[in-house]
Amino acid sequence: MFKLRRYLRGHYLECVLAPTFKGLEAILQLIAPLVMAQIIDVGIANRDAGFVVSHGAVLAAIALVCYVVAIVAQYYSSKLASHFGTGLRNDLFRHVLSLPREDVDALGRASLVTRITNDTQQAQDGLNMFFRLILRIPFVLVGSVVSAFLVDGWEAACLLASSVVAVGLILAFMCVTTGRYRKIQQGLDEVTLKTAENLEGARVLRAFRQEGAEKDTFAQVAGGVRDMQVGTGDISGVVNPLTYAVVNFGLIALLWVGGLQVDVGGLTQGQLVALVSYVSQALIELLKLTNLITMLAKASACARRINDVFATVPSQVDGTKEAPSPAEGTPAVELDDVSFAYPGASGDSLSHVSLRVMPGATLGVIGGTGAGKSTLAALLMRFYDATGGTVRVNGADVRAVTRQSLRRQVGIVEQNPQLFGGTIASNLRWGAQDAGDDDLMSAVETAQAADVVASKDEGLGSRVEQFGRNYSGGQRQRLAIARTLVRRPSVLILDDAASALDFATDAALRRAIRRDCAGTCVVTISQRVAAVRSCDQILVLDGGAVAGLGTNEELLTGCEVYKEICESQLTSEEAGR
Ligand SMILES: Nc1ncnc2c1ncn2[C@@H]1O[C@H](COP(=O)(O)OP(=O)(O)OP(=O)(O)O)[C@@H](O)[C@H]1O
Repeated sequence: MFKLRRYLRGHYLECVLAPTFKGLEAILQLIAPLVMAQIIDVGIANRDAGFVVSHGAVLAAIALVCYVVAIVAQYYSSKLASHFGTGLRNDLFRHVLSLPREDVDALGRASLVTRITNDTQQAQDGLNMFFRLILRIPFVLVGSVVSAFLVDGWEAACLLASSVVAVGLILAFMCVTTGRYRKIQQGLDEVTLKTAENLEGARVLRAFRQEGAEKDTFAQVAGGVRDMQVGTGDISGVVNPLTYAVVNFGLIALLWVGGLQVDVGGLTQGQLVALVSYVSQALIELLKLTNLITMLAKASACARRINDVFATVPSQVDGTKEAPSPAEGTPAVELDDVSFAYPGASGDSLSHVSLRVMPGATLGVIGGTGAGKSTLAALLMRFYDATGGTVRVNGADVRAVTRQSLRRQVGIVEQNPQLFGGTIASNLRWGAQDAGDDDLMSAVETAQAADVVASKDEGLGSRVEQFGRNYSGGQRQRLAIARTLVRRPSVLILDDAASALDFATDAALRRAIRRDCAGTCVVTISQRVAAVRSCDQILVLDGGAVAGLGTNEELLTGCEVYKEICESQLTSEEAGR
């Protein structure tokens, strides 16, 4: 938690004011029993109504001031905690976005969601409680003992002994529970993962009638978290009664010794009432200490998980240069003996791939499932770094240029593109914020999405629900293609981007892209021969290796894998065309 202190910067005044006001409240609470003792020993003993009323008024005033002071303290600590939480959450989110895919994969997507949402909230709540109670608890505890010593030494010893035992118990409780809270948060990661998986795949679940099995798996995961929480709750449940018991034993001893003292005249009745009041205050503070320790144990477990994310140094170092624009004579895309293995994978997903595609030329990439087609696209976008060889875009090594400028040059549309909550226009402007409606419509027409926009009442201003769920798969794909076209990238990668389109629309899309994106290097990744056979070059991948590279005609005569793919999809007449 201490490592996160940077998020208190700019709010040091609140760091001082919140505990100071809480301390003030504690001092006033310590004075109250002394006033009460005076009322009993002087006012009631002497039947002095004026004394009782005037001191009663003092008690009421103390209560009122306590109330105001407590509200002020609460205000400052809440303000401080929300500032801390907001800064922490924003920074964590930004850091996660800056991590390359392999680091995100290693940390786990579901775990990152829990860390950005739940863990930051726990840290914020812990901090709020800390600033409210950090001065108050020791003030009241030490103050009660000291005040009790001022009244009577023996009685104070009873209070001190019971407080020390109770604090010892609470600290032991903290040691036991901190590790458990970390495990609970890890369990919550799994619950988040299962929830996301089931919500995203709800239709598939129903189609395969897997609801029952998934409910059981979910119940098992949630049950595991519940068991851990109940186990930890059992420990917490023991601490409060134990604290009560210890302090109440102290109270019994105090009343017993105090009663004897009153009998022999060593202590007045008012003093005994004041002492009992101090014990009660100490008890309440000890219970608050238990709660504080519980929250701090949770907060520190969460803070450690948050710090683990901050400590993840991106495995990619961003380049420093601006990605160049296309230049005549320089390949727009160049792979020089490129190989790649996913972290932890036993073999290469791509091995020794070399090719060059000039600006304005087209490349088709074809191969069976798992052949490495999407991996090639990911390397061009620098989602991952090649483990061997060099990937160049417009002549520059992708590792030497900033990722941001690279992604301005290279645009990708993936098979399952995501739309975001907003309007069609707001989604399309992800491509270029300053694009006018005419630019958007021109991209929409190239992407064969004009009918999608026209089918909605408000055209470009039509609503897009979260994840674009009010659009069909094919509509989403076309809007996503339009979004990338708005950016006007010099290299356009369509990674199975038209898989949900019917053949006629797919063909119209390819014609429109050829017509409207004349200077753009287009890389079309597809399982369909029809989608790639008119490309200037076709790369055939097989198990990550190059099985062939050439035109449709060259491959039909020289590449067995390509021939087999063609034969499985086209008639011999179609293949030769
Ligand atoms: N994130 C990942 N971690 C580990 N291995 C992966 C990962 N993504 C893909 N792979 C593996 O890399 C290989 C190539 O995958 P890739 O997605 O590039 O294939 P593809 O040709 O695009 O397949 P498809 O046509 O089915 O989409 C596969 O064997 C796959 O299992």
